[in-house]
Amino acid sequence: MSNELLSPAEMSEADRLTIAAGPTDGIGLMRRAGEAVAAEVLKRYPAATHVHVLCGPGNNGGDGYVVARILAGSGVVTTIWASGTPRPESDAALAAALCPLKPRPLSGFDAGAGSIVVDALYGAGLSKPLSGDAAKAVDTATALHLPVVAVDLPSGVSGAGGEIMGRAFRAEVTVTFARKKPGHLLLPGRGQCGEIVLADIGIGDGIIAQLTVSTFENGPDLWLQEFPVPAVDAHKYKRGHVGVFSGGPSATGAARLSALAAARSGAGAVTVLSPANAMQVNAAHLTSVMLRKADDSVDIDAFIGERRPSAFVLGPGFGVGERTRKFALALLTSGHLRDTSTRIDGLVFDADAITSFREAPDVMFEASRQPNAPALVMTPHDGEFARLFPDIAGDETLSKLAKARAAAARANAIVVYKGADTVIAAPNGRAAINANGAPWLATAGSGDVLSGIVAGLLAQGMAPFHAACAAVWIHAEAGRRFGPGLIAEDLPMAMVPVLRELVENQPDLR
Ligand SMILES: NC(=O)C1=CN([C@@H]2O[C@H](COP(=O)(O)OP(=O)(O)OC[C@H]3O[C@@H](n4cnc5c(N)ncnc54)[C@H](O)[C@@H]3O)[C@@H](O)[C@H]2O)[C@@H](O)CC1
Ligand SMILES: [K+]
Repeated sequence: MSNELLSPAEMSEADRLTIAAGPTDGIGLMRRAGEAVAAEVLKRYPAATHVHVLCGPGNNGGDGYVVARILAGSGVVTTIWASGTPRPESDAALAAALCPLKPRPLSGFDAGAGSIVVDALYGAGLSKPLSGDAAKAVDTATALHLPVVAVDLPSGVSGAGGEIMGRAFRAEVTVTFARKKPGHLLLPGRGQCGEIVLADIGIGDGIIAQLTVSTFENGPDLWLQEFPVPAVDAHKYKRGHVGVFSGGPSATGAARLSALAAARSGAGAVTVLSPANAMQVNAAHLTSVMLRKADDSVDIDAFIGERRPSAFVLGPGFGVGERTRKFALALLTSGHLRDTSTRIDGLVFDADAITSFREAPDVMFEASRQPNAPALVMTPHDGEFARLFPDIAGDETLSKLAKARAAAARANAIVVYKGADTVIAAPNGRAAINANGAPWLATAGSGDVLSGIVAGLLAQGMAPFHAACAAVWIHAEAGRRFGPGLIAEDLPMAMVPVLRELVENQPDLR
């Protein structure tokens, strides 16, 4: 698997383990890193008149000295602008000693039109905001519109969390090594990276396997093995039954969008559970999706007892308040209604089901901790996240990844922290960052569709973390491929070619 994302600490551990295993040494890794960057520069900018390599004092700068040596040796006019000198006897000092070019001080950095910048100031070791000459170099490169090729990360971007520390280069290309880092995918860092090139520098999969990585780039590699494909003898209830709660007469559309998405994602049966006064509105708009009255917890219990649903969606268009809390708690404590041969695979709480607990989130978290509670997936956007987890949301020391993880642990739920860089986190610390989205998905009802897909996959028996990851990826992929003009109603149909490819690519079916 190559979808692991390495924190700076994990990356330096990977370096250490590789060097310890031999025969590659530190300068060997650095040489391969520099060679990969130089190759990208030569390939992408064959007409560059002058390459300016900015070298920092650490190993990122060391990579830069290798790049400069190769470019100069290839006949490219190359200037090194250095910030500090490498620590004596370090790999970077060796790389600098092997480079025939005499560095100039970074404080004097200037460049003419047609020049390229290789940013090798700071990478994994960035420890404080960019200031002084480094910040000035960012401003110069920006003012002159110089194309920037970043080594490992654009200097100023935190590899761990994607934050911009002070200032950061905006690269056209970022060449990173062995595996991507969370900062390549989380915003705003992702926006500074340009195209990301992953270079093999000789750190083997066996080394990565020793790290017990818990952060991944979301994609089929993570969950395709588990993606549900109906068995030859499938009948509709074997493919799972999803219940989606509808709001009142003037707020029924969100539930129907969610229900349709659950059906499209493969659930064998879907029922919209409607207040009595919205039955007619819902009935007028439903065909294959079933409809049943659910005004109170007695109705919910009866539905569970009779129809054995395997997943529910609560929240879209449902309304905020006491009734929502009651329904949510009835679902979380519904385990006692089921015999052991069937069970509710999962609940999806979205929108109003999240907001309704803003005054007393612990009540929900307590209920989700009970031994019989169904698995819970929550899908908050920024505003909803801040209502349920105000202290975590307000903690400026935490990245979005760290916030999602902290929330998942507290709520004992899979937290899908939505946005252009959606993070999916599980209570056990596993997390995935989604990167295949597109701005077309920012449209009313898009979230309702997502919650339906999660429920549809839960109902078919996917493990909750993987169901959430798969749903986020499929939803994003459908939206990205559809492109301009997308409205939420389009998404269920836009999922179809994406689903077809997933099923056709399933390892067992090839
Ligand atoms: N053997 C290895 O460890 C390898 C490392 N590689 C490169 O090494 C990089 C990591 O190297 P390092 O751990 O030395 O870290 P960096 O080179 O990213 O930076 C560390 C140095 O910069 C200083 N520093 C950090 N932030 C600063 C700021 N804002 N202002 C001023 N000074 C600052 C630190 O005090 C330290 O001296 C990777 O990003 C990658 O490019 C590659 O060569 C592959 C092999
Ligand atoms: K850099």
